[in-house]
Amino acid sequence: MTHVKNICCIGAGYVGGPTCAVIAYKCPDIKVTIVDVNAIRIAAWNSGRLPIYEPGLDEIVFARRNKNLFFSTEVEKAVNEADLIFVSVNTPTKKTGVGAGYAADLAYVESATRGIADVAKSSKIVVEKSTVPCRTAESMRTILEANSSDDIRFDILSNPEFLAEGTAINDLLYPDRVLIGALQTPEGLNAQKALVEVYAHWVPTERIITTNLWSSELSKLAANALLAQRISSVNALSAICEATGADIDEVAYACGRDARIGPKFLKASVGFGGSCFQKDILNLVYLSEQLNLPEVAAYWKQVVDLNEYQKKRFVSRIIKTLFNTITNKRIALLGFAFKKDTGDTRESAAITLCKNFIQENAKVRIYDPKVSSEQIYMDLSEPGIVDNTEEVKKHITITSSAYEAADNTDAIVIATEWDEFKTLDYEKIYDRMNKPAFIFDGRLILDASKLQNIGFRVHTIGRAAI
Ligand SMILES: NC(=O)c1ccc[n+]([C@@H]2O[C@H](COP(=O)([O-])OP(=O)(O)OC[C@H]3O[C@@H](n4cnc5c(N)ncnc54)[C@H](O)[C@@H]3O)[C@@H](O)[C@H]2O)c1
Ligand SMILES: O=c1ccn([C@@H]2O[C@H](COP(=O)(O)OP(=O)(O)O[C@H]3O[C@H](CO)[C@@H](O)[C@H](O)[C@H]3O)[C@@H](O)[C@H]2O)c(=O)[nH]1
Repeated sequence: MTHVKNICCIGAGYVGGPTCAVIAYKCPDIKVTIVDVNAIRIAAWNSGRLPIYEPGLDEIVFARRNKNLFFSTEVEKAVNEADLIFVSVNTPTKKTGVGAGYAADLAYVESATRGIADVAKSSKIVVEKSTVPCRTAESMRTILEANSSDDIRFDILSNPEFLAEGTAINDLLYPDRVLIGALQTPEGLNAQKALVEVYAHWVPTERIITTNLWSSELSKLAANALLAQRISSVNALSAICEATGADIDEVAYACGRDARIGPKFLKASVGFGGSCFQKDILNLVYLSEQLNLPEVAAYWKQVVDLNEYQKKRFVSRIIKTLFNTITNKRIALLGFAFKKDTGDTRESAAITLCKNFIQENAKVRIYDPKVSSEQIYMDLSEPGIVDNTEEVKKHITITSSAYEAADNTDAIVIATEWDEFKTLDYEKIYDRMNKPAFIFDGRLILDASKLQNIGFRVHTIGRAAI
């Protein structure tokens, strides 16, 4: 069996960076090199200010960097030196061509795979870390095998990543499970053992699941679909709560106490965001359609449709409550990231809310503790609507505190569940707002009756207005 001594990770993003930094941290006997074609990103990984924010990441990277953890743009060199290569490149939804809007764009995976085939001078274990449609490993294998010879062989493994942003380091240090899929051949099983040995440095072996390649690939899409489905289910119930006087937190708690349902991931919200849920479900929808399973495709598509409905419903409630117009009204948008403890805004519900407010000619004041102004301007620019930063700036103001954002506004909208929003001095905020002062809690994090006593009119998702 191969004992892995040298790992290369292609793709220094949200997954490749933290995952392989933790491997280096837990396996001081293994050299880990993370490579990327994006030189700016690599420079940031080599600097004092890492390109992504994750609690605990700095400590891990700074502890191992330039010891057994390296960040580089020299892809060929790192590939050649490695005996195991993670492919952790982006797999976004296709924007054009066949499957546009649904299928995963596998161009980056293919280009990384061809890159390995072109330069490898010795046998490699190639590990699919990116989230991909079921049976992608077969295409990778075909490309690699077409380039293998008597002295060079490639074994492919699937090792999907389950970390969630904001808790990535904790998820990597103490994973619920690590999943490794392999072809059920003697060589495939040997490669699988070699990767099990790497994780076994810190993950208890009963938490390392080994399966066939296709189960492993599908399990990643399935896990995300099931998680997102829970949120859409609870969000669908939140609409019933608002219309009946039931309280979604109470309903979720009562349901979650059933051990078969469980309490986690039942928090109603303005809608799920993040780079994965929508993309991976649409990928599953496309796969189902390709397999001629239209009913299955429609079932999963509904999870995404409900999410869009939830965002629209929240915007409508805000406009209706603000006397059917928000033209020229000042709205404080607290939070722009797709969840707390990350600076990532990909598919954030806040973007949809803000674009809707802009279209209604409101003046939006945005505060987020971790998202940069440049990122916000970029996310809100939309060809044909608000084309560029200068145009966006006419509609929004980015502030450096929640207090500043709320100054002279008609309404506060909570879009991200940052802890600091729970403990703001709301009396002070109330005094500085136009009256009547409204709060729309899209994350169910505020004490509504306390705010009502101050004088606020409070609207919470999944609750009738008070
Ligand atoms: N973000 C998450 O929380 C998360 C969690 C689990 C799984 N995933 C999956 O992991 C994969 C990576 O996601 P991410 O969020 O890290 O993406 P990302 O966009 O942050 O990073 C991908 C990196 O790959 C680089 N890259 C692309 N092609 C390359 C090539 N041929 N050679 C070298 N570098 C190349 C890009 O420059 C980019 O820096 C995706 O398939 C995603 O679905 C993401
Ligand atoms: O009860 C909940 C839980 C989450 N969310 C929202 O759902 C989105 C996604 O949250 P989360 O799953 O915590 O973050 P991600 O980083 O997107 O992680 C998901 O997507 C990753 C990428 O595939 C997977 O690896 C993870 O296991 C999976 O949780 C966010 O907008 C959350 O605010 C809710 O609205 N209610």
